[in-house]
Amino acid sequence: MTEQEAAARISELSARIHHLNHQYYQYSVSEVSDYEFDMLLEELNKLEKDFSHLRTPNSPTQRVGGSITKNFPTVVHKYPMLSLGNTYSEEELREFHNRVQKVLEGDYEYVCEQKFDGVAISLTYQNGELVRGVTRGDGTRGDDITANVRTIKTIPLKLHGHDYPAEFEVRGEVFMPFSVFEALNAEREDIGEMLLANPRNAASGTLKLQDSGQVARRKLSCYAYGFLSTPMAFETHAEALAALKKWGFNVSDTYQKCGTLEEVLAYIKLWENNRFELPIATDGIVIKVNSFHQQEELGYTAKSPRWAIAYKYKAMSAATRLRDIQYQVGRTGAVTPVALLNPVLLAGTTVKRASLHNANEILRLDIYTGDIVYVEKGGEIIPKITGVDKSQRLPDSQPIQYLDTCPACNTPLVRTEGEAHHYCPNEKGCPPQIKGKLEHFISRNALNIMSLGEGKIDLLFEKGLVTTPDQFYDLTHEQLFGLSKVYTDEKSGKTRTISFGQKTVDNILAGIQKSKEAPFDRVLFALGIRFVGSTVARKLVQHFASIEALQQASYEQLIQVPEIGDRIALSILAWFSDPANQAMLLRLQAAGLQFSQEKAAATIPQSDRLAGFSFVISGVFENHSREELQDLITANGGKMVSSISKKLSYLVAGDKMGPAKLEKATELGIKIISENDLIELLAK
Ligand SMILES: NC(=O)c1ccc[n+]([C@@H]2O[C@H](COP(=O)([O-])OP(=O)(O)OC[C@H]3O[C@@H](n4cnc5c(N)ncnc54)[C@H](O)[C@@H]3O)[C@@H](O)[C@H]2O)c1
Ligand SMILES: [Zn+2]
Repeated sequence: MTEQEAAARISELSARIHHLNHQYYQYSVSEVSDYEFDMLLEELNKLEKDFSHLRTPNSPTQRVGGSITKNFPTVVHKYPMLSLGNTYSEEELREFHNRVQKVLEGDYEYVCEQKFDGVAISLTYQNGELVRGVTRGDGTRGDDITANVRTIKTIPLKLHGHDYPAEFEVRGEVFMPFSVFEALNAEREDIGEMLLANPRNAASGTLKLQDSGQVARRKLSCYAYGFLSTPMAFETHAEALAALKKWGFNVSDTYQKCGTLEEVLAYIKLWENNRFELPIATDGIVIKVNSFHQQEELGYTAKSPRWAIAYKYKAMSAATRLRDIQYQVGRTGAVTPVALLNPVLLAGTTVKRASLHNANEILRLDIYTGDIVYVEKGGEIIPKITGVDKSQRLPDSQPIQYLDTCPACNTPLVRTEGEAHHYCPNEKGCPPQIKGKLEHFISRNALNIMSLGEGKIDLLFEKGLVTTPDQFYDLTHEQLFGLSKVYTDEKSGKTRTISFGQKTVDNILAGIQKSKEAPFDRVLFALGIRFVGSTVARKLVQHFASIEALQQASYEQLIQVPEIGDRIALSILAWFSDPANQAMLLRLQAAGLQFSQEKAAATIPQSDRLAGFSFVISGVFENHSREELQDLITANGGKMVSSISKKLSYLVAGDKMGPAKLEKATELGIKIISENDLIELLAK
């Protein structure tokens, strides 16, 4: 490469990386995968090494990528918050090890930790109390987000014990646990808002909110992984971690001391799959020299410590052909495109579908019919399309034309300005919307009638028994007994027969009966008023103690409720002014549902059906978070245990379960059940 070519490429790469950094840190948007980003940075690094006089102090290789905002006070860091050198290869890890060896004389050891995929935070403590929480910003200066940080329950405001230095700083990662992320997205989907791309973006977006009340509701968490004080209060990083834990910080106990590179490699291998069992997204391992004295000896580059490195796991990605796009209509009429793919093996599972979110996403990816696309599986359950191989585009292919009529009822779709989704406006006549509303009504956070789940609604709808939720309460034993249908699971393609025998019918009717005890806020959420998710429903119930009060509320009264804006208020008014909805309300009231706040009931069904049984939960589940399953088990008398032994009663297995666990359970003859089997157990 000539010098001129190098200069051109360097300026091209710098501009691209600056842009990607800006999108990533300022707007929490990833335009390319982390791997792609890291490869661009690596290419720039190599070029700057070969042509060192072309390197400028402003190059993205020389600076931490983030920046400060105007929305919060700026704070200068006492100790700069640096980035970490990273690698995807064992060979480069060996090079790091050799460099360390060369500098340090005598023995040393490493501490290996998870590389949590969240947002870096600096926490300052004085006399045992949190005084400041600051973002990394540009590494030298960050945003003072103390008010938001104070809402995070796993960050201690006051320390335990007394043996802490008068002033010190803690470094940690703020993150959104998968369970919270999934619940948040489910709610956003419910109210027709754009889904958040991943827990990291969700966490960084949340920390930048101006309203710390809203931050508190997002249930962020934090792992502490670093300690700084002058003079240094400990000899080693591991000692500091142990002290942090003792003082009340949340320290993940996944870290491990490693004496040799081989032990480090074993740790990396161990966590390559096990990391999917953690409640938080991780994207690699951080390897740190344990002794603080030796860390000082090794020192820092402009951008990162020389005593640490991140080994990053490559996100699992595969290329396959896009066969078609299927459009699904949700209960609110929102249309979601799903990519149908030629089956491809990815991280141990066959992938046939991937999410595409909405028309904007299709435009952004610039997908044509029949393209070869890249699918990636991150921490999330549904794989996503991350890019297109344009070099393999078929000569006669066309850009994807977004649908203009509803795939279910043919009504022309509408798209309100500023909204990402297209909608089918035929609310009362579009089958997936009708079924979706029924499914929403019985769903977990609504009336939680689990005995009606899984295809049973389809059957009731097709037989003409139920089209609006109030009709559930008219169902009789005679109507239900003996109904049957062969049902094909869309995702797996498997068929099974649903038939309503004695037991099923009893369960269904008992579940419906029980739903009359559900508290008012759940009933309100169950009604499926657009933009009224469970949080909004709770807010409304706090203000309007009965359905009558809510129904009579004017626009002005509605928008006085915190967080109820124009959009929600108008949607509530529209819902109540519809005569069909009014009639349905009357019938639901006659059926005996709770329409005022007084009568509260337990949110999780409780029984002793699982008493005497022990459970291990492993993997990722489609319908419940792991926490939900745990709560269900313990609320019904079951016992959670942490490891598989001969005495274990059930292993509840989800997607992505570690192969070692599966093998052990099979070997010991443990009963392996799915989340649905567990629900069935509860229904027995
Ligand atoms: N996709 C994109 O468009 C895009 C754009 C910019 C950056 N990125 C990603 O962000 C990375 C650069 O970000 P960076 O400079 O923050 O580096 P980094 O995120 O790779 O590493 C540094 C960070 O790791 C975090 N961390 C997590 N666990 C830790 C632990 N146990 N110990 C110490 N630190 C821990 C800290 O927050 C620290 O700030 C890139 O490598 C890329 O993967 C992606
Ligand atoms: Zn329709």
